[in-house]
Amino acid sequence: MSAVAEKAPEQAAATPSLAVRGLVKSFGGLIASDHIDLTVRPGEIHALIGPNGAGKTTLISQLMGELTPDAGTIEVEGQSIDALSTASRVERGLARTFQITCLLPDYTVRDNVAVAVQVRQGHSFRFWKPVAKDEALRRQAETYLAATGLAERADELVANLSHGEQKQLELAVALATEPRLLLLDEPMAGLGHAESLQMIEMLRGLKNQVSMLLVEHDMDAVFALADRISVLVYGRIIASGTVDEIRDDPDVRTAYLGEGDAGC
Ligand SMILES: Nc1ncnc2c1ncn2[C@@H]1O[C@H](COP(=O)(O)OP(=O)(O)OP(=O)(O)O)[C@@H](O)[C@H]1O
Repeated sequence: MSAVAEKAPEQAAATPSLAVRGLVKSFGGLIASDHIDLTVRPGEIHALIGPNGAGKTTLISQLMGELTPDAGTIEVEGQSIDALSTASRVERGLARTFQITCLLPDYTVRDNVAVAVQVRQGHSFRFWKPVAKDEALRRQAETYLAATGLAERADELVANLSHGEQKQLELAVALATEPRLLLLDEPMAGLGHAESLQMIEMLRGLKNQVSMLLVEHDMDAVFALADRISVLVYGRIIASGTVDEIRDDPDVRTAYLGEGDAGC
């Protein structure tokens, strides 16, 4: 790891939202997570950047319990979550959004959010009842739709939404679980310029309410939002620091941002 690696302990005194230590995950001979150490501090947006295939999604999947690490530990707010199922991790305050949206296309926008509200309240999906019959649920779902700019689209079928609106809805669904740590897997992917700006504003609005690990290729979004950035290359964190530190780090420029690229 380069000289801009983790800050001195006294600067990160509060219990981290997320602490990953020594995480290892291999697929056959390929090491997708190579002894990863990473912390997300309370209220911060911590961006995770790296080239295609660096292992970013693999890391998020291990954080959510969808993939089992070969070694290492994961703590959320000081408590180990290693032995917990994905559902229990959601109860602990973890939520993720996906690189490719993962919504119920034949349901309305409001119903997609209502399902997440009901799951948070302890109802299984099997017992899900139409939101139209539950006024309290309807109101709660609409709160999250308003927060993500989708209030006007509540009755629309998901299949009829634009790609950008589906990304907004995915964020609303994640927020409906009332997360304390949000894992965002490329929220800007496939968005046009105006939609990206809207998403950046939405995420900025959530800052300090929820800690975020932001996996993103769009460097404008990363530089606009991140408090700190970690750089993952071939499964290894090669640097971790502030936006300025990462921009100026020679290892990062060589490995990822590209030497001499004035845009970075
Ligand atoms: N289930 C799997 N089985 C085998 N190899 C896998 C599996 N999942 C991921 N990989 C490999 O692990 C490496 C890391 O993949 P991952 O999707 O985590 O990268 P990424 O940084 O998210 O890439 P991108 O930016 O393109 O989404 C890649 O070489 C990928 O092919």
